[in-house]
Amino acid sequence: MQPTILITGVGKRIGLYLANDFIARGYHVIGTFRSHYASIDTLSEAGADLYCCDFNQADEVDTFIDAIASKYRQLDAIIHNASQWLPDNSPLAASDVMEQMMRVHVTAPYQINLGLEKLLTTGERLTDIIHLTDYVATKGSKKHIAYAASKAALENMTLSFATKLAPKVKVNSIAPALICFNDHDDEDYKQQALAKSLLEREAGEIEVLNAVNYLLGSHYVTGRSLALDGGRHLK
Ligand SMILES: NC(=O)C1=CN([C@@H]2O[C@H](COP(=O)(O)OP(=O)(O)OC[C@H]3O[C@@H](n4cnc5c(N)ncnc54)[C@H](OP(=O)(O)O)[C@@H]3O)[C@@H](O)[C@H]2O)C=CC1
Ligand SMILES: Nc1nc2c(c(=O)[nH]1)N=C([C@H](O)[C@@H](O)CO)CN2
Repeated sequence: MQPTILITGVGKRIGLYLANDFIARGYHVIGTFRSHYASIDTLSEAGADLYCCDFNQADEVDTFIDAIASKYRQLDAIIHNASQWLPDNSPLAASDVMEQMMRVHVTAPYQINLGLEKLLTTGERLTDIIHLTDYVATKGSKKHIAYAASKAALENMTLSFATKLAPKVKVNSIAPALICFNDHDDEDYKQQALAKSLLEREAGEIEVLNAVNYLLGSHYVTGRSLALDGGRHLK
C-alpha cells in the first residue's frame, strides 16, 4: 500500500524539498499551499494532492480538514512545516503579529492533529506527526518574540499530542537553526548568522529531510525534539 504523507507549506524551500523527495520515493503526497507558485503546478503534475489554505483563516483550515477526512481513510504521517517568520517590527499591530504567529504555528496544527486523528490511528501501523519548530523556541529571540513564543507553544503541543496519541502515533519536533537563507539576506546578515553556531554553516534542506527520515524510521522515539543547530547552544 502506497504510504500517504501530508506536508503543510509545500510551495517553496523546505516544504517543497520534502514534497519532491517523498514523491520521488513513491509516497502519495498531500500538500497545503498559500501562494500559488509554479512549483504548485509541478507538484500537482507529479501526482501530489494540493489544497490552497491560509492558516490565518480558521474556517479555511476546517474546510481543508473536512476535505481530507472525506477523501482519505488513513494517513501515515503529517509534517507541520508551514510557517511565517514575522519580525516584531512588522507594520502590523502587535496583537495581529502575535495572532498570526499563533494561528499558523499553533492553532492550525492543533486543528489538523485533532481533526485528522482518526486517519492516523486506523489499522496497526505506527504513524507520525512531526512539528517543525525552531532553536529559538527554547532560547527566545529579541527580534521575533511572537514567532519564538508560538514555536515554543508548538514544542509544548509535541508533548501533549505524544501522550494523547500513543501508542499508535509518534509525535516529535524538529528544531532547526540556520537551514537556508532567504533571497533577500545580504552578506553582512549571512556572516552574522553563520557565526552564531560552532559549525558556522548553512545546513541545507537535506538536513531536515534526514531528520524527518530518522523519525519516520524510528519505532521508539516520541515526545522528543531533534535539534538541528550546528552547536549554536554552545557558542
Ligand atoms: N529556513 C530556515 O533556516 C529555518 C526554518 N525553520 C522552520 O522550518 C520550516 C520551513 O522553513 P522555510 O522553508 O524557511 O519556510 P518559509 O518561510 O519559506 O515558508 C514555508 C511555507 O509556509 C507557508 N505559509 C506561511 N504562512 C502561511 C499561512 N498563514 N498559511 C498557510 N501557509 C503559510 C508559506 O507560504 P507563502 O509562500 O504563501 O508565504 C511557505 O510556502 C518552518 O516551520 C520554519 O519555521 C526553522 C529554523 C530555520
Ligand atoms: N518560516 C520561517 N522560519 C524561519 C526562517 C524562514 O526563512 N522561514 N528562517 C530562520 C533563520 O534561518 C534563522 O534560523 C537563522 O537566522 C528561522 N525561521
